[in-house]
This record gives sequence, structure tokens and C-alpha cells, in this order.
Amino acid sequence: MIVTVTMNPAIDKTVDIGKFERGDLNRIKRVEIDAGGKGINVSKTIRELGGESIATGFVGGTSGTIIRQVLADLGLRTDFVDVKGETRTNLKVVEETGEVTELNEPGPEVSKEQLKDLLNRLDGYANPDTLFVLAGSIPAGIPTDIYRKITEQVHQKGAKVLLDADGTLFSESLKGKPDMLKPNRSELERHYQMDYRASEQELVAMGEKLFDHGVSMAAISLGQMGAIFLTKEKRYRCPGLRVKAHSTVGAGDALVAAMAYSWDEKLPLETCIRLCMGASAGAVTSIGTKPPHRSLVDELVTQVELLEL
Ligand SMILES: Nc1ncnc2c1ncn2[C@@H]1O[C@H](COP(=O)(O)OP(=O)(O)OP(=O)(O)O)[C@@H](O)[C@H]1O
Ligand SMILES: O=P(O)(O)OC[C@@]1(O)O[C@H](CO)[C@@H](O)[C@@H]1O
Repeated sequence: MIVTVTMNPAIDKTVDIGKFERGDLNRIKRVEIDAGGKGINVSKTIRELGGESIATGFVGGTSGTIIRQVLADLGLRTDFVDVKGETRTNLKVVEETGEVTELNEPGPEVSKEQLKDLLNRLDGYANPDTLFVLAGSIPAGIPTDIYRKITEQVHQKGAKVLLDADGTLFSESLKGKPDMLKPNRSELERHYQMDYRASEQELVAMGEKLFDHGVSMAAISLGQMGAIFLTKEKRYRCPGLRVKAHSTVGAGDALVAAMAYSWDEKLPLETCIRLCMGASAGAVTSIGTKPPHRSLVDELVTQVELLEL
């Protein structure tokens, strides 16, 4: 069973404009609305891949109701805790060049009781057959060591954790010894305080250091350049697939979804990697933060090149 945790969901409003003019009037050509937030995107992609998950976290207000409804319409199982404020709306501005500017709101505050409620629910799902996907930012009221706490809590019941977090949240969460990680290049560089662009060798070295934190698999995503996949036994580099990109937002979530789905289905490492590459490349072709179609993923999977390092 896969349980995704989105502490800070969002309505994603993706707008297409020609060229973004700072300090001037910008006319929008197209608007796309999605129920988003990293864990929710992971759940949507798992569903598209043919798997099942339970999407959990906090939702509130009208946006929260919309998110619940959209996910129900998609046939997703959810178990959200209600909060008082309004779930955020995140704006993604996509220019003709493909450049994306993201404006993410902080999200509504979560009380101690609401957090306790969520932790109790997560505890109820934890067993050796459960993988928790902890992904994205946390709203006000939630301590930065929350992912560490959840990881320690569910580990006690034999469950596993896949983490996708940024900055301090990433560094704090590592202390809980998550089982799988999906940092991107800049998250790793920031964690290891590198003030220059790391080489491939340095990225691999940094990735392997994560094994000291108990990690058993790390996927280092490199945007259009592809990704590096590391386990204790094997190291692969996959060049990025050539696709017609619309918005890269959510590509990382699709990769995480494929990792989680592969774990649940007990797929071999190489099959998992191909799926990760196919799903993430497929996600950049979709408008907004919609998951890639399984048929497209299957087509892209055949193009994946695995270079053993
Ligand atoms: N332009 C692109 N063309 C092809 N594949 C891409 C492109 N951008 C991203 N990808 C695929 O998506 C994966 C994840 O992308 P990226 O490294 O940008 O993740 P991320 O920073 O976590 O993204 P986000 O947080 O926006 O979801 C890459 O490893 C790659 O396989
Ligand atoms: O503010 P966070 O939680 O870091 O990221 C939230 C977010 O940008 O991540 C997803 C794409 O990965 C979007 O659906 C969503 O708007």
C-alpha cells in the first residue's frame, strides 16, 4: 500500500503567456486548473500507472473541497484532515520559451490537534507493506522536523518512507533515515553547501553519502538532462528523453510516483528506472500538473537508455 502525505496541497493555476513582462500588464492565453501539491500529484500519477494509493494531508476551505471532489472524480482514495484556513492556490506562469515562473503561497496554518489527528491516521496505515511518500513544503504550525518524526514513527511498525523535500526540511528529514530519496541537483548541492555546479562524479559522491543516513535508493533528478539512480549495489545514469515540453512542473512528482509504484509492485531496479524516466518525461508534455497518460509512458519507456556508472 502507498500512502502519500501532502502537508500543503494546492490548487495549481497554470497560465500560458507569450513573454512575461515584469512590472507590466501580462495577458493570459490559457488557464489550466489542477488539484496539486507534490504528494497529490504522486497519487494522481500512481493511479495513471495502474496502481493505488491513499492521498492524505491537510485541506481547507473552498479550495480544499474542490481538491477532495476532483480526486474523488479521478477515483482516488483520500483521507485528509480538515483545517480552518483556505488551501493555497499556486500560480505557474509558462512562457512561450518553456520557462516557468512559480508563485507558491504559504498555505493555511495547521493546529497541534490537526497535526496529531494526521499522525494518528498515518500510524493506522503503517505496517511492513506500506510505503509513505512524504513530499513538498510544510505550512505554518508544522515543525521542520515533522518528516523525521513521521519516518521514525512509521519505521517502528516496519513501514518504509520515500522523501522528496527541499532545504532545511530535506536536511532535517534525513536524520529520520528515510529509505528512498528523490533530490534534484540543487537540493543536493544546497544540502552539501556547494557554491558551484557539481559535476556528475560529485553528484554521485554526494548521492552515495546519503547511504550513511540509511537510504537504500536515491534518484537524483537533473531536469532535461535526465537522472542518476543509486542503490548500494548499482549506479545508473539516464540521459533525459527528448519530448515536446509544456510545463516541467510536476515532473519530479511523476518520477517519485514511478519509484513508489515500482516498490509496491516489487519491480526490478532496471524496470523501475525505465518507468521513472518515462513517467517524468511524460509529465513535462502534459498541460499544468496533470499526470502523463500510461500509453505515453509505455512508449517513452522503450526509449530509456541506462548507462551503468
Ligand atoms: N525538459 C525535459 N525533458 C525531458 N525530461 C524532463 C525535462 N524536465 C524534467 N524531465 C524529467 O523529469 C525528471 C524530474 O525533473 P526535475 O529534475 O526538474 O525534477 P524537480 O526539480 O523535482 O521538479 P518539480 O519539483 O518541478 O517536480 C528528470 O529527471 C527528467 O527525467
Ligand atoms: O510549495 P511546495 O510544496 O514545495 O510545492 C508545491 C508545488 O509547486 O509542487 C507541485 C509540483 O511539484 C505543484 O503541484 C505544487 O504547486
